[in-house]
Amino acid sequence: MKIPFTKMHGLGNSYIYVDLFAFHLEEQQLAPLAMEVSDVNTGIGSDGLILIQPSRVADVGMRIFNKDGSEGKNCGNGLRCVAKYAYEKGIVENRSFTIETKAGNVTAHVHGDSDTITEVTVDMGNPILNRNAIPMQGSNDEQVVAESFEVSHHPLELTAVSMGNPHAIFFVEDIKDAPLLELGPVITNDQRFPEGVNVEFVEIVSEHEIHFRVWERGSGVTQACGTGACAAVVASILNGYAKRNQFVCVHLSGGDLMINWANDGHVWMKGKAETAAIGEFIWS
Ligand SMILES: N[C@H](CCC[C@H](N)C(=O)O)C(=O)O
Repeated sequence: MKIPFTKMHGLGNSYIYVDLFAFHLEEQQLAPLAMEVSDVNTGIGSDGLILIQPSRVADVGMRIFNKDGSEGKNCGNGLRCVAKYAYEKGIVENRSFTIETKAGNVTAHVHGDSDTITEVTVDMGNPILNRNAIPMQGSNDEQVVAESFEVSHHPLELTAVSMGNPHAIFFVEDIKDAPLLELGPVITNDQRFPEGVNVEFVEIVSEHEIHFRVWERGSGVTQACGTGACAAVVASILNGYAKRNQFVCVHLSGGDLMINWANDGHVWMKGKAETAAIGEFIWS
């Protein structure tokens, strides 16, 4: 089976994109395909698979599958690449349009000349802050801000934020010392998060600037996580390290994202979207 694909990335967080406006895949093929294409040795190499597809409720639809075949409900870097693709291929004609995700609809705005979109701004909507909606175990429905959270004998302080997908944020003095490889794989599967969780460590530089590293649910360490960057800025503001209604520069391994938790409650994300390769995946 030959599957046409486009490999795109947001700050090095790459996915293999399949355009279902032009190609058909069966539901039961999606998870195994995500694992196969992601394999750097026997596949193409990526953090997962993203489908660009028709939508009844938005101008275009997106589904995202992590490297392990699990389906995520949202993907910030993926949204920017889907927006780039949809505009460049003429799936949409306006520079602003809606994208359906499993977490709801978002609005994207593409920047750049008509045949090469370089940057995209996405209105990611409201963050979800109540414990039960993250989801996280616990009796009350309060926010989870600087809550003590012990794991592997490390006394940590957790702030939990969902952007339609769950994020556990921990602030550290120096991002270089963040215990990402030791604690990322442990926390992502911690039973206190019934659906698992994306794990982020953040160093505050100023109210306008943070450093960020991530262990993603279903993909492990990635170069960048768009929803994670949004969650990290929301968490920084909830902890008093940054302010609403102004852009915060998030330094991720693969580059910078500009994030603003506006006074209307919506989180705005602006950053690059790039095409790396176009081809056919031979799936036997
Ligand atoms: N691993 C995430 C999905 C991808 C999110 C990330 N790549 C982004 O850019 O937001 C999850 O299972 O919730």
